[in-house]
Amino acid sequence: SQLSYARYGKDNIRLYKVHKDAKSGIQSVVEMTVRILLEGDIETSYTEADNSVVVATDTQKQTCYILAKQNPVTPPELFASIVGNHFIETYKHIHAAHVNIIVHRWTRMTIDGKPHPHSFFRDGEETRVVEAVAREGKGISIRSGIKGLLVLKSTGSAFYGFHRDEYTALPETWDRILSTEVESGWHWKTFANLQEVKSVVPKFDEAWQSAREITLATFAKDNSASVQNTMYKMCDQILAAAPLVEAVEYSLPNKHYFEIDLSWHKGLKNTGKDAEVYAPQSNPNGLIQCTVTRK
Ligand SMILES: O=c1[nH]c(=O)c2nn[nH]c2[nH]1
Repeated sequence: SQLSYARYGKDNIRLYKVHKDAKSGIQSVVEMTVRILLEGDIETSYTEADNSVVVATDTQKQTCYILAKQNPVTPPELFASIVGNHFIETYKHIHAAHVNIIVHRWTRMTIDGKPHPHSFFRDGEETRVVEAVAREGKGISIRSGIKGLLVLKSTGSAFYGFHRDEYTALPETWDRILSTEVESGWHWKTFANLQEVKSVVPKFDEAWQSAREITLATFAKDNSASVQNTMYKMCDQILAAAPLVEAVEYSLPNKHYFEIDLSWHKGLKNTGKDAEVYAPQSNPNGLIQCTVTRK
């Protein structure tokens, strides 16, 4: 046998950091879950029980907390790059570090019409995600994204004109519910080093803000002919809004809501234009995926 793939580290490192503004008394919080996976000259730890090459996963966890104390943890693209860069610079036998970050939502409460200085709530399980790979001599590649943004529109979606044959049962519709859980990602140009990442830091929050706003606005405003066409429009706009982004990808489940025919009960009309009561479907679901790049 031979080792054909090896990557190890600490997953599910939960990390919270608070910033306290002494002057205003306003506090801000960030909560994230971090995964670190290292690659390098580590084969002998697998093949020969040679632990001398192992930077223990606990060490990786401790390092993550120390770096969080010593550095900004936002934007997550910056922190992921700092963590990844640390490992390839500190250990000469480690040649690549993969750092994934999930940022959880703590939205500041508005109390008595004013932003509360130190109280927050979890407005949805939507997360902001980052995957960074720091590779020795090859720079830092970063994929940013949105995950778990659950949306629904009660009309403004159609699906007709699709291929029909003896296997097709789906009726055409000019007015349907559309619901999906957005998983979107955008790939940045490869950064030469940590310094270059630091030189564009504001672009990361700007891109996430734009991607989120474009996703919601397009979902709401587009008179959708299909999930495919609507998601393409989202990608196209995000590429236009973020010049440093080279590719945008979406993976959207089509979370179906089925009409319920109640006509057997005294002729009760509840289909087509009379449909009001629907059966939300957990599965199966459509799944539509795309990647859009610049011409
Ligand atoms: O938007 C849609 N795209 C599809 O490919 C599809 N297939 N069934 N319903 C669908 N809706």
